[in-house]
Amino acid sequence: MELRVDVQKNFGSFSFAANFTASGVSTGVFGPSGSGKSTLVKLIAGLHKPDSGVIIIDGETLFDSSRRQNIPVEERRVGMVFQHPNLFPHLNVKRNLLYGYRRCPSQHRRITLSDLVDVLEIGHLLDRGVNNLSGGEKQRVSIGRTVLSNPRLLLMDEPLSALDDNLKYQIITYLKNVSKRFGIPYLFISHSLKEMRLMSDQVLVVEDGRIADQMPTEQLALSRMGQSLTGYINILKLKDPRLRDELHAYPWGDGELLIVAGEGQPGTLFELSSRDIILLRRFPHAISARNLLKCTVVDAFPSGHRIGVKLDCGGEHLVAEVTLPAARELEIETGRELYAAIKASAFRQIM
Ligand SMILES: Nc1ncnc2c1ncn2[C@@H]1O[C@H](COP(=O)(O)OP(=O)(O)OP(=O)(O)O)[C@@H](O)[C@H]1O
Repeated sequence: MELRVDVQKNFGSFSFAANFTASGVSTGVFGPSGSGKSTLVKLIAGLHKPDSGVIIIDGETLFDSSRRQNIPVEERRVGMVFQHPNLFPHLNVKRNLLYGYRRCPSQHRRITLSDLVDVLEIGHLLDRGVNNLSGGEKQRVSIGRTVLSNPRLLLMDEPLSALDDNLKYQIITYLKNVSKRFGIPYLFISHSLKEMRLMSDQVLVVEDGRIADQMPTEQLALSRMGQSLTGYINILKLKDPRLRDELHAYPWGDGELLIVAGEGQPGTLFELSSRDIILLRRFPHAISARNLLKCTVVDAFPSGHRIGVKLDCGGEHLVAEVTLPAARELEIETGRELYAAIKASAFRQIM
């Protein structure tokens, strides 16, 4: 997918301008509250009309002020998923789902109800009224209704914000599965960097009604490490743990990680803050941290008043962060061999 946007829009005291080209499957739209993220999405969907500019998806013009071209919302084939499911209360689940399908012109109908029901695991809900569904079920049905309208692009405006952490990560899995299975690219809006990293490869950074930056999501996370209250979050995919000394031992790199949390489901994701990694020059005589990993510095970079340290630990990578005096004492430089000490309780299970 290639999305070309060059638009301007004024709302009295707030003016918005965006000029970018996004390609690929997953693009994040990241920025603080009020910066203009939803405005961007509404302009692309056709819910707001730009004062001037162009919006082109895969060579097809949706809006061009110079040619007075403005394709109506329902013909843009751009689907939206919002924070709240907004299901039709008088229709059951199946009828809610088919609402989008019936509105899609027959030549574009390639995703069927049964395909969709499998991916979202909502087959058992089809005859239910929507008022007695759980929050997560409602959001799955809402995603399904949008996907059945067979969009060429999905715009997701904070679809996870109203969900608690557990549900959030379940819905992330469904959103990604739907995009992958049906080949639908998406723009994912959030002000959460963690959600951004789980959902997008590249990101548009929105600030004060402007696209301030466009970069890989990973680069954004590294650049924000110093200002973030939680540091840089290392995301680790671990599986096949063994029980050892009442801890879970997960194979990792050329060794293993000992972790307190985790039920041992396959494909489990864990997070570890860069601030929970202690770096040492020498192997300590005794230490309470259960993980003591030999590693090599592959990069060091400034972030705020701190130094980020990228480490290679037996073929796997971690990012730690230290203060400037600590970096000097440790003589941090590329190629330096160090030990990383991590408590077994420092890992937090994401899903
Ligand atoms: N129809 C409108 N009329 C007037 N002002 C508007 C309109 N729509 C948006 N705005 C203003 O545009 C600015 C950006 O709003 P927008 O909803 O795009 O921000 P956002 O980044 O999505 O914020 P949040 O993360 O809180 O949802 C706000 O100051 C808002 O009040």
